[in-house]
Amino acid sequence: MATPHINAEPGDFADTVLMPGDPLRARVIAENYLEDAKEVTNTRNMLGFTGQYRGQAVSVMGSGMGIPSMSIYAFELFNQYQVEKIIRVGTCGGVSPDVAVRDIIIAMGASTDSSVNRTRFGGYDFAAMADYGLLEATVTAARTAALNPRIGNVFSSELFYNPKPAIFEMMKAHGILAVEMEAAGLYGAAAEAGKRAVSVLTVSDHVVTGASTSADERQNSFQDMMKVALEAAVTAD
Ligand SMILES: O=P(O)(O)O[C@H]1O[C@H](CO)[C@@H](O)[C@H]1O
Ligand SMILES: O=c1cc[nH]c(=O)[nH]1
Repeated sequence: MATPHINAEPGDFADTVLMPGDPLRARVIAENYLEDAKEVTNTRNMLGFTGQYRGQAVSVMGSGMGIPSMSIYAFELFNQYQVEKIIRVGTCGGVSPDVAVRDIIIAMGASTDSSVNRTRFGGYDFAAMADYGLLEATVTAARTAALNPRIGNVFSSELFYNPKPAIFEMMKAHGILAVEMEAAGLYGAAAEAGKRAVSVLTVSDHVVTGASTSADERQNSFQDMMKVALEAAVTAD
């Protein structure tokens, strides 16, 4: 039962799918964190895998970059493969002065300049928010690992290269923690399907201060994020 964008068989995906933007990162996660991981989809090289984490089935699949790409995969996973929960695991650019590179951010809400949720929601403003149970599970997992997650509102931008940097000052003034490109679309897709989602992000750079991380630092903080997401995947109800 392939969909237009996923060539997995029914039952190939676990109840919970972790989604990084990069499909090669999905393979790294499967190879390093999952036991008995098997590739279940590779249409357009958007790789997906299912394996075991602490004795429970967990899947990981790339989402691609941006809300349109995430929206396609989240729709098909939720509606055609009966996936119940998606945990986005990605990078973001810090916006708030209270956020530093390597911090872990858990996106309770996601503002956006995209119109997709208005399209879904009859033209009205939709409050794109994480599922509370998944939010709680990720926060608990992060605190148990002695991490200090920042929890709040992020901005899911349509543009990575924004020609109007003043937008970051506006975000800062409204308490936005960081900018990324998928969470608001994922939350809208989950709400539409009656399913659940959360986003766990690592700050890879700071768009206001210009701070950035080395490849090694990114790798270490990425590992913290992965442990948080995997623990949440097997502990959330
Ligand atoms: O690291 P990922 O998950 O790809 O997330 C961030 O990185 C990409 C931009 O470089 C966008 O997808 C953005 O949301
Ligand atoms: O979307 C993103 C991701 C990381 N850093 C940014 O500035 N934007």
